[in-house]
Amino acid sequence: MKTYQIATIPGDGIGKEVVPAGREVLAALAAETHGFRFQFEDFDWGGDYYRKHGVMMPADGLDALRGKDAILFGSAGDPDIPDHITLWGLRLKICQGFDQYANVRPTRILPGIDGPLKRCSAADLNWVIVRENSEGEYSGVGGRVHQGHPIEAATDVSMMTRVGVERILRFAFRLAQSRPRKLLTVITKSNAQRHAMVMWDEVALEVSRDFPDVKWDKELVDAATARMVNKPATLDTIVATNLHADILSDLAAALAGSLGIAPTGNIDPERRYPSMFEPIHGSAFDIMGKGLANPVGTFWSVVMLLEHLGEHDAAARVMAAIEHVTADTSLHTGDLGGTAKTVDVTRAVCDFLARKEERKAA
Ligand SMILES: NC(=O)c1ccc[n+]([C@@H]2O[C@H](COP(=O)([O-])OP(=O)(O)OC[C@H]3O[C@@H](n4cnc5c(N)ncnc54)[C@H](O)[C@@H]3O)[C@@H](O)[C@H]2O)c1
Ligand SMILES: O=C(O)C(O)[C@@H](O)C(=O)O
Ligand SMILES: [K+]
Ligand SMILES: [Mn+2]
Repeated sequence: MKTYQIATIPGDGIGKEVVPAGREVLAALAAETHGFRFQFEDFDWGGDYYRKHGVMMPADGLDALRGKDAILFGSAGDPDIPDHITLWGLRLKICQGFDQYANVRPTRILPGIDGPLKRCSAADLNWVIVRENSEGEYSGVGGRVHQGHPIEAATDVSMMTRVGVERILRFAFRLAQSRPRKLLTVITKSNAQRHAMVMWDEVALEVSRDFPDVKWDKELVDAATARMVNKPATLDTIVATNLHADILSDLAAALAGSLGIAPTGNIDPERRYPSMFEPIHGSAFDIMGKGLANPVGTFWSVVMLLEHLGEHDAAARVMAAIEHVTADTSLHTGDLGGTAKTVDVTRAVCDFLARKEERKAA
């Protein structure tokens, strides 16, 4: 029987609540499946590790992950440690260390969820945002001098390379081509950012010639926010820079009902390294440690992890379990206006996976 090696990194805040829940769902799935099983290895990296060792993860941490089939991640972010230390010390170290350059963020309105847009039906909002995940505003290039003096100066330089831009655009065109509507929107800010963003537009035009069956258009990022709200059905696959797509995907998640539902894959499309799956949300300082976190974003990330492993039937079963559970408003957590706790939602998803008849119907 195939055994998948899965690394789990809960990290901080509600990551410590939703990642164990995701692991439970994977275990419940494996118990009902004959084709494969999982071997988990848990890594205690994050804020607590930092307090003990002065780093978010060990210097040779990537070596411990290198042989894994996939990584399930929670969040990097601790109330007592600056956010840039936690983010760069853990999530970005892994994403950039493993060149997981394609960050894929699907959004749709799941059954039973009451989205905030009054003129938007579930059929009108079915997007995948492709976030460039290796460079741009997250290149880490920059510096700060003369700190505390009137002449203090600081820069964060957004670096775009032709290789980096072309590979993410090619990934996005290919993804758009695989979806029924074959529709891609390339989002930039090429009016104000007149160098790198203009290069994006030029490379998009070049790459588009290899995808004659994909309809595509361009939108400036500010206008894109209004289009997401006012004309959601005109969008399908979206590609944008690291920072623009980070912001747009929180908006997308909110328009689909909650930040707590949205999943992501940090993908190395060439499969040189393990890919990493996580909910798009962070540590949620305001609710952490209370059992209130919505685990659905992590469960949907588990679906993406299974798809990445090629376990399409299993992925469809977990997605059916998620949709069965979201359809029942008594299983909604606080972010969705309900009173259910993380454990209630997790138990319901695991119970569904264990019920043979419904599984067959799904
Ligand atoms: N991928 C990551 O590791 C990642 C992602 C985002 C933020 N962060 C970090 O997390 C920390 C907090 O960031 P933030 O406050 O900007 O964003 P956040 O996503 O942690 O929280 C924003 C709001 O959404 C709510 N929320 C988020 N996920 C939820 C869930 N599953 N269920 C219910 N409610 C949920 C929170 O309670 C909060 O009110 C920071 O340190 C930040 O850098 C890390
Ligand atoms: O969406 C995310 O992953 C984040 O908010 C943060 O971790 C980032 O990388 O920007
Ligand atoms: K996360
Ligand atoms: Mn984000």
